[in-house]
Amino acid sequence: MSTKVLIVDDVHEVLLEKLQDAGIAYDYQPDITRAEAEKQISEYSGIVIRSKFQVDSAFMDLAPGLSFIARSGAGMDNIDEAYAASRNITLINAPEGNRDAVGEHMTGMLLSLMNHLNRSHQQIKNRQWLREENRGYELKGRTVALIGYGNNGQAMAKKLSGFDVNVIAYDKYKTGFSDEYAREVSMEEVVKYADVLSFHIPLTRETKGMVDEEYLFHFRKPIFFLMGARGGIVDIPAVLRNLDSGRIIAAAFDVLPVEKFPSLGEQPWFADLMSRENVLVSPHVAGWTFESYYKLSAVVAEKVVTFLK
Ligand SMILES: NC(=O)C1=CN([C@@H]2O[C@H](COP(=O)(O)OP(=O)(O)OC[C@H]3O[C@@H](n4cnc5c(N)ncnc54)[C@H](O)[C@@H]3O)[C@@H](O)[C@H]2O)C=CC1
Ligand SMILES: O=C(O)C(=O)[C@H](O)COP(=O)(O)O
Repeated sequence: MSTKVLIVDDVHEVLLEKLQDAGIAYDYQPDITRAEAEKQISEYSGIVIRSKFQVDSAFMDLAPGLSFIARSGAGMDNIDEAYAASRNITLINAPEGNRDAVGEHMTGMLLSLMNHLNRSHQQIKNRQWLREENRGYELKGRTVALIGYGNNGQAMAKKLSGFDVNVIAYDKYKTGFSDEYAREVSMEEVVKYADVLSFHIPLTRETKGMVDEEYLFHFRKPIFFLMGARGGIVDIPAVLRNLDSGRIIAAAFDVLPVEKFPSLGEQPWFADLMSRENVLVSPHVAGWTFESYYKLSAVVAEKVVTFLK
C-alpha cells in the first residue's frame, strides 16, 4: 500500500504544507464524521486526529494497513493505546505544541481564584462595589503541588518560577526529576504541604475517578484546586462537598467529566457547580491558543514526516 494520510480534524495549514514538502500524500477532511471515516480508512496508512472521535479497536480493525495514528494535541485518551500497540501501530502526539498554553492558562486560573476576579467582575456588572469581600490572597510563600511532572507539569512549574512559590511535584512513573523549578516529592509530602493542587496527568484506566472523597480527605491544609488535565479524573460531587466543608477554598476547571451542551447541562452536579462564586470554569481551552494551533500542527507534521522517512 502506498503511503497516504487521512486528516480528520481542523489543523493549521502548516501541517499540510510540511506533508506536501515531504512528498507525503494526504486527504484533508476536517468535517468528516466517524461513520464516513470508517468507510474510507482502509485506503490509508496513517491518520491525523484531534479529539473529535474515538479511535478504538473496531475503528483500527477497519484499517489493516494503518501504520500510525497522530494526535494533533497531547491527550491520547481517545485512542485505544493497548490495541494500537498490539497491532504495532505507532502513536504520535504533540505535547510540545500546547504545554506553554496550559501552563499559562492554569496559572491564570489560579491567580483569578486567589484574587476573586470572576466574582468581583460579576458583582460590578450588578453595580456592587465590594472591596472587603474581594480581598485577595498572595501566591508568594505558598506551596503549589503538581500531580504529574511531564510536559504540562514542567511548563506550569516554569511559569510559576517568578512568583516566589515553593513548587513540589509528584509523578507516579518518574523519579529523579527535581530541577530548578520543582522539587520531587512523595504523595505523603503533597498532602502535608500543598496549598495549591494542580493536576497534569493523563486520563487512563488508573486515573479515571481517582480524585474522589478519599483522595481529598488526606490533605492537611485547605487547598486551591486546579484541574487542567481531563475531567474524568475527578469526581465533581466530591469537590463540591469539599468546597462546602472549606477543605477546598476554591476550584478551577478547564476540563469537566462531561463537556459541551446539552449533555453538560444535564449532569446532576452542573447547576450546583456553576452556582458557586469560588468556582471558575473554562471550556477546555487551556491548550488552545492562536500560538498552539500552529505549534501543534507543526510538531505533529515534523513527527509524521520523521516517522515516514
Ligand atoms: N486542558 C487542555 O487543554 C489540555 C489538557 N491536556 C491533558 O494533560 C495531560 C498531561 O499532558 P502532558 O503533561 O503533555 O503529558 P505527559 O505524558 O508529558 O506527562 C504526564 C505525566 O503524568 C505522570 N503520571 C501518569 N499517571 C500518574 C499518576 N497516577 N500520578 C502521578 N503522575 C502520573 C506520567 O508519568 C507523566 O510524567 C494529557 O494527557 C491531557 O489529557 C493536555 C494538553 C491540553
Ligand atoms: O492536547 C490536548 O490533549 C487537549 O486537550 C487540547 O488542547 C484540546 O484538544 P482538541 O479537542 O482541540 O483536539
